[in-house]
Amino acid sequence: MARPRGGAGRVIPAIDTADPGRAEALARTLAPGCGAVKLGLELFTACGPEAVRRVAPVAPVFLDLKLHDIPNTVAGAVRSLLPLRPAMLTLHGAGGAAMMGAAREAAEAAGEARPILLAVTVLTSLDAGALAETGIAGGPVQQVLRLARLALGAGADGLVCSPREVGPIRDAFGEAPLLVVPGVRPAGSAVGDQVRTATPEEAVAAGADWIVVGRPITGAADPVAALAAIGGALA
Ligand SMILES: O=C(O)c1cc(=O)[nH]c(=O)n1[C@@H]1O[C@H](COP(=O)(O)O)[C@@H](O)[C@H]1O
Repeated sequence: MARPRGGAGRVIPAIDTADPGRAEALARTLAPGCGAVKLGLELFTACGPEAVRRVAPVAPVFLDLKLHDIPNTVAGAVRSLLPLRPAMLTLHGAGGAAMMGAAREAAEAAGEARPILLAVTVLTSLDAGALAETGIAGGPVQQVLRLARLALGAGADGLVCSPREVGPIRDAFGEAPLLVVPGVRPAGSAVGDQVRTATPEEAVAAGADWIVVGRPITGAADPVAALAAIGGALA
């Protein structure tokens, strides 16, 4: 999947539903106005690969399963996912270099169709206090930069981070890493369980390649209009 040059191509709607019919319908209506659609744990745990097969002909699929296990198991999961031809896959950077390296090696089997591998750094729902409760002191930026270095060195193509870390990552690693950024909220929309947030414009100005936006689009009375309003304001 090519790096977007601007506008609506930067937006990836997160289709979080357990209903494959709704997922397919949302993908059909949103696909003309976005870069890809994200399918995640809610849909996959409810319906498995079949749900991905329904959506894949409609739009490039960012399959966000946040793989996190021993290297052998993650490599096997990546191999199992390759026939679904996802455009992007996520794994947790906290799984370590060997795990991410094994994922990359397994993904190479897809050749030219290899999915973009993204390492999730620090979940956007965590603030410094919640992160410290997991044993990680020093705050999100420091931990995101630590995991970014590990992930990029282990073969990840890019990172998932909050808008707040995009600038520090660009300063440290330059333009090469693909940055996919959730925790994005248009001004005035409900934050929900997201903590480290910014607006779409702020995320892109800081250097995000793609922004992931779920409920502000899928929960809107008119999801197509909500997507268009977000994409239309982006550089
Ligand atoms: O990997 C992700 O996409 C992800 C990482 C992260 O740190 N935070 C995060 O919110 N996400 C995903 O991004 C989407 C955000 O959805 P909304 O909060 O509804 O915009 C959800 O599908 C999350 O699973």
